[in-house]
Amino acid sequence: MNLREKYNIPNDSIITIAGTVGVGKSTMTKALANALNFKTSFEKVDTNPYLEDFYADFERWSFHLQIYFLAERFKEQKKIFEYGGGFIQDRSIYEDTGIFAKMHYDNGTMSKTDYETYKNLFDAMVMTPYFPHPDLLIYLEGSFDEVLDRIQHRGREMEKTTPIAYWEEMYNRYEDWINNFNACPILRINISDYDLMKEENSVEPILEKIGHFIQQSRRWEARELIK
Ligand SMILES: Nc1ncnc2c1ncn2[C@@H]1O[C@H](COP(=O)(O)OP(=O)(O)O)[C@@H](O)[C@H]1O
Ligand SMILES: Nc1ncnc2c1ncn2[C@H]1C[C@H](O)[C@@H](COP(=O)(O)O)O1
Repeated sequence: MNLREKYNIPNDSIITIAGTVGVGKSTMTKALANALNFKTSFEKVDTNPYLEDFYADFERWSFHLQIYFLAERFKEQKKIFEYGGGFIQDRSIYEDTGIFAKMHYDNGTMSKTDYETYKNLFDAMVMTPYFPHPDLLIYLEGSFDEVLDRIQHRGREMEKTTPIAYWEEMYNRYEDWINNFNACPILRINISDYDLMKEENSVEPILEKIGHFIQQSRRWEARELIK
């Protein structure tokens, strides 16, 4: 019996990993996909044509970058749907608007007109009954110091030279955002409760929780359908 069967995780599941920059989403995405034999959907970082320019000048590039991320994530979403699920997704589409676009608008690095244009497009594309929401959003959380250490250690130059205040504000916004998030079921995991770098088996307790959560929410959905 493989791990997916052992923990009763449906093979059409769509699981998205959320959390602030550097918390460990990509690492978790790879570990879960590997354990479940699922496909992965990663966000574009190295081949992103706006990201470095954005970090050098938020005001000039924030709207362009949000449009780029929205288009890329929407294409990924379409692919996931066409494959019929069985995916782990690195960062949810909800974070683009709930965290990044809003933060830049609130700080004056995205204009009101650009923010409204972006929000209208996002709502028309994503906040509709036709958009398939994930079965589960796994929210990774840890202390701010751990997150900052990981950003430094990973060593992307554009992130290392960004003021700490930017990461701190983002960290605090994530806490508020997740406490009010309700687009799909959430599983919160603290990064000090596992260590995927040292111990590959530390993914198993997470798989057990995933299986339990998805079974429970699918039972709930089935009951709602026959009401
Ligand atoms: N469980 C872990 N223990 C220690 N270091 C980790 C762990 N998960 C990720 N890292 C390290 O932290 C950094 C950021 O991880 P990454 O998965 O790229 O984060 P994200 O995708 O959330 O930005 C990387 O250097 C990665 O190797
Ligand atoms: N929607 C976004 N707006 C601005 N910046 C973003 C957005 N989504 C991701 N990013 C940035 C943050 C990081 O520098 C890289 C990759 O994110 P990570 O959390 O390391 O996967 O892109």
